[in-house]
Amino acid sequence: MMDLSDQRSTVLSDFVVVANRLPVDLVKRSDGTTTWRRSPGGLVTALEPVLRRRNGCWVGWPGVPDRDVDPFVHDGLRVRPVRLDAPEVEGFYEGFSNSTLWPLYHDVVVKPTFDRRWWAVYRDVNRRFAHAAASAAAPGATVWVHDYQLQLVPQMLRELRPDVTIGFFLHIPFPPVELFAQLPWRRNIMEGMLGADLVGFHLPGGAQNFVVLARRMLGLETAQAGAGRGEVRHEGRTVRVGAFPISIDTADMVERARSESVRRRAQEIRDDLGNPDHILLGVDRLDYTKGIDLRLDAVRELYDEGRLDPSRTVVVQLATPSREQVEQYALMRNSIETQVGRINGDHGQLGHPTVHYLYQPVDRDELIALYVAADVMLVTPLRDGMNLVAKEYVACHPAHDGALVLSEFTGAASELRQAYLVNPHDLDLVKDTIVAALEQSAEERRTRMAKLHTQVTTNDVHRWAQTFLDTLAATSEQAPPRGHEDAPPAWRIPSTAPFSPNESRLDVTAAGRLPTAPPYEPDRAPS
Ligand SMILES: O=P(O)(O)OC[C@H]1O[C@H](O[C@H]2O[C@H](CO)[C@@H](O)[C@H](O)[C@H]2O)[C@H](O)[C@@H](O)[C@@H]1O
Ligand SMILES: Cc1cn([C@@H]2O[C@H](COP(=O)(O)OP(=O)(O)O)[C@@H](O)[C@H]2O)c(=O)[nH]c1=O
Repeated sequence: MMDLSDQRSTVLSDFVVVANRLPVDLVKRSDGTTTWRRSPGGLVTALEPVLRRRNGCWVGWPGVPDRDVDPFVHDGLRVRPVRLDAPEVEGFYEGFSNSTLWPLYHDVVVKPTFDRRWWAVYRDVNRRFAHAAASAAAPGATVWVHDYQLQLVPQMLRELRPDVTIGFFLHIPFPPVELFAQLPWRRNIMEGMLGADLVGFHLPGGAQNFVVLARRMLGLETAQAGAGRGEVRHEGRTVRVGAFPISIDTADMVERARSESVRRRAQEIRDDLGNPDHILLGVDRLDYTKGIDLRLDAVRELYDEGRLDPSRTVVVQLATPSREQVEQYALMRNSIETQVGRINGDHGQLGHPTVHYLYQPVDRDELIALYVAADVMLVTPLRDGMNLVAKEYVACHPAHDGALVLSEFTGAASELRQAYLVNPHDLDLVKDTIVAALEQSAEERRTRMAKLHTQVTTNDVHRWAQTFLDTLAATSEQAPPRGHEDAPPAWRIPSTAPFSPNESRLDVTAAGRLPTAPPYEPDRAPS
C-alpha cells in the first residue's frame, strides 16, 4: 500500500484516466522549439471530452522519448506526463505493444513477434504507469486504465492502492482463445486485467472471450449473462466484465459540421478537387489493419473497367503517420503509395489526379469539412476495435445525405447496421458495394442515413462513459450494475479441466463463419 503523505505537494484527483498516450504530443518545430499537438487516434478523440466534463487528471506518455515534463494544465485538462526512455519506447511501445499485442489481437493479420526482452520492458513500463496513477489518485478515487499497452496496470495499481476503484477498458478487439493462447505471457496479462473491478470491451464477443479464458485458462469461477455481461471470481473479489461500445461527441460534431465556416470550406474542397460528381473519402491512421490497400485495389479495378469515370469521381485518402519505426508500417506505406502512384499514372490528368493522397495529420475542422464534402465514406478495415471515423462521418451528415461503406470487421458495424456493410476480403463485393452506394436513390440514402444518424446521436461518448462509470461505481459497492439488477448470471461454472486452446470454440473469431440471417455480424457473441 502506497503512503500518500509524500504526495502533499501534488494535486490529487478523484477521477484519473491512465492511457499510454496523453491527449497531446510534444512535437519539435522546424526552428528547434517545441509545442503540443493533438495526439493521433480514436482513444484521444473519445476520452478528451469525457475528461473535460469530469475535471479529472490524465496520466500518459507525451509521445517523445527521454523527456521529463512536469504536470501541467493543457487547454483546461490536467495532465501528468510519464517519461519513457528511447529503449523503452522501442521495447514497450514499438515492440511489445505494437509488434506483439496489436497484430495478435487483430486476428494475426501480420505475424506477431514474441520477444522476451520486450516483455520485460512492458512489465517495467506498466509498473511506472501504475506508480504515476497511484500518485495522482486521491483517497477512494476512481482510476480508469485504458488499452492494450497497460494491461498489467490494474493489478499493479491494486497492490499500491487498494482503496481506489479501478476500471479497465480495451479499445481493440480481444481475441478468441486459440489466438490469445499463443502469447507466452497470457496468464500474466489475464491476471493484470483482473486487478480491475470492471473490465470493459467494445463488443460482447470480446467480453465473452475474456470470461471464457478466465474460466478455461486460469480455472476461475465465472458467470455469464446475455450481451457479453459476466463475472469472474478472482482472489476473493468479483471482477465484472461487460461490453460498452465507444462513441463520439456527436453533438459537438453536428454543431461543427453545420457551422458556416465548415460548410464554406467543404464547398472550397469540392472546387479544389475540380467539382467532381462524386467524392469518395478514406480517413485512417496508416495502419495495416485499416484495409487502405484493399479499397485502393477496388477503386483501381473500377477505374480500369470503366465502371467509375476518373474525370467525374475522385478519391481522397488521408493517412495519418503512425508507428513509423515499426517495420510493417513502413512496408504498408510503401505499398499504398505505389498503389496511389499507379492509379494516378493510369487514370489521372495533368493537374487532376484521381486519388488525392495526404500522408500527414489533418486538424479537426479540416477533417469535418472533408466529411461534409464526401459523397461516400470508405471504411474497410480487416479488423478494428470500433472505428470512430465511421461514426464521425455519419454525425457530419445531419441532413441525411451521403453514404457509408463499412467493413463487417469493425466494432462500428455492430451498431451501424444501415451502412453498406462489406466483407473487405471480397474485392468484387467491395466494388459492387461502392457502385451501389454511388447509385443509391435519394430516398434510400435518406432512409439509411437517418437511421445511422439516430444511432450515433442516441449513443454518444458521454453515454458510453456514463454507462461504464455507473457500472464501475456499482461494482465497488459489490451490487449488481445499475439497470441490471434483474439479470442473474445465466450459468456459473467452476473450471478444473486443464487448459487446451483447441477445445471446441465458444468464442467469436473473424475467420470461417458463414453468413446467417439476420445480417451477419462477425463480432456477435454466440448465444
Ligand atoms: O497511440 P498510437 O499508437 O498512435 O495509436 C492511436 C490509437 O490507436 C488505437 O485506437 C483504438 O481506439 C479507438 C477508440 O476506442 C477505436 O475506435 C479503434 O478501433 C482502436 O484502434 C489504440 O487502441 C489506441 O490506444 C491508440 O492511442
Ligand atoms: C486520419 C486522421 C484521423 N483523425 C481522427 O483520429 C481518430 C481515429 O479514430 P478511429 O477510432 O477511427 O481509429 P484509430 O484509433 O486511429 O485506430 C478519429 O477521431 C479521427 O477523426 C484526425 O483527427 N486527423 C486525421 O488526419
